Amino acid sequence: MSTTQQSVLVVDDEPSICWAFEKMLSQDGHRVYTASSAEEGLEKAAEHAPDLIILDVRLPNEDGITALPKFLQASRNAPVIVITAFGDLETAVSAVKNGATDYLTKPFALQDASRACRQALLKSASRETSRATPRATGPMNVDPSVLVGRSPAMQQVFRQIALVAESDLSVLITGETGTGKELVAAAIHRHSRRSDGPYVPIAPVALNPDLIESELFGHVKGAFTGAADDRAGLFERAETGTVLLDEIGDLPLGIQVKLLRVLEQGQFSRVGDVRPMSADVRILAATNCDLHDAVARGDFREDLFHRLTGMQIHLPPLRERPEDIAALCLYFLESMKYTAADEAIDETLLAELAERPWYGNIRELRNAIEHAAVVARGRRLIINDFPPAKPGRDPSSRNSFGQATLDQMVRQWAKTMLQDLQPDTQTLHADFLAATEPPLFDELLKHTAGNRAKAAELLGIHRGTLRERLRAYGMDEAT
Ligand SMILES: Nc1ncnc2c1ncn2[C@@H]1O[C@H](COP(=O)(O)OP(=O)(O)OP(=O)(O)O)[C@@H](O)[C@H]1O
Repeated sequence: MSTTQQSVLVVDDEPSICWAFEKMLSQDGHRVYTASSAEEGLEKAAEHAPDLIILDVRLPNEDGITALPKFLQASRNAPVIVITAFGDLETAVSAVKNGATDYLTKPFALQDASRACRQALLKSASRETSRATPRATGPMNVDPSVLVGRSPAMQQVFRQIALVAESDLSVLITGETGTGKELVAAAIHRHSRRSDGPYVPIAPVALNPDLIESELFGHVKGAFTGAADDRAGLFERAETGTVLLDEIGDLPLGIQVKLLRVLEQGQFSRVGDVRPMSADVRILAATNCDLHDAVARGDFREDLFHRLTGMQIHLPPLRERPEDIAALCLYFLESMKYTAADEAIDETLLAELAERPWYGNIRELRNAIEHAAVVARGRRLIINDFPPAKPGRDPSSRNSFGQATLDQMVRQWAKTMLQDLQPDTQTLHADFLAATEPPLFDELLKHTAGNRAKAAELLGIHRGTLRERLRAYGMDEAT
């Protein structure tokens, strides 16, 4: 409950949205005005000088994003929460660049809307009258198709990118391999005021471990054998721009200290030199491992961890956002100029794709689509056009080999066999055993150093049975 009464203007042509905000906000003791178009809203904003404006993007005449600067002017820079039915990265970024304080995607939970309003009203109460006017609207040079995603999780990612881009905050981007961490980092840079400066992605693991410090921070002549001249490091080359430190969890402890200094004091020294140099760089970091664990093990400095996490953007694995698969497939097919890309994937195939664990995430999906498109040669795609699911480990499972992967492989095998089935086939089970037992036996015999009795025991079958099976597969001499 708020203690002071403030006024809120809701501009939305959907009466139900106006009604919901009116009910929620008046319960908190606020005065609420509503308008169903930007024009009507602007009149009310000028008349009532609201403390907060809630503005829909899609409005009958002028849209909310275009009208946003006028709302700011009319209300003397009241905070504006933009709401939209479908948000892509471009909309979120335009909203924030045009001065929006926050961004909500419909349908939203009432508690999220309430939280956003409370925060914005607090901001409004403490706002200085001379608050800076937002930057002028300009055409955004964004390729909106680069980061594809319709799921609520991706909408949240777009919102976070938009909110954080213009600041100089460090951002830690987390997620499994192939979830798009590098793309997110590039998007943050592209939408930041450093976008004219360099964007330097660095994977410290890929650098020579003996030279990593000098690669990052440069060196002076004679600093070590082979240092024939002064040399600038990657941080200097990224001056006025952004550095992405990929796989930050692998950064050696000694380098972590230097990085902390960059973050805390904006300074570093070249190897072999004590003179401090100033670093005007924004630091983004990405990792696919749990940095909390690394901190607990003593492999990662806790102070650095906190410094890096000005904001954390988490990209959930693709298997947790199957709603994104359709849009991603279409995007990849279109980018290959596939014939009738929008009709190439039907609901059945989508359901089959959604069943896969996608341990390689979007990178695996992209490769799989490429493969399927080559096999299908312009016709509609079917599941058999796709390569088998990439084996991997579900990090949430305790098994080292995800059951889901095995399950997928068996299904894939069965589907392939059923496709070429002869009417009189009666050997499917035997065929399945013949496909799976040899590698199983082979691994077990390696494990028991060729001891069949031990292998039979582990399998829980009789020694004679194992001997017979091995003979049937022509594996008896080998062992
Ligand atoms: N949301 C997305 N929309 C379109 N393409 C995407 C998206 N996310 C990822 N990709 C594509 O998937 C591939 C992997 O993305 P990226 O390299 O950003 O992943 P990552 O999380 O940094 O992986 P790693 O941890 O292995 O470095 C790239 O080809 C990228 O273009």
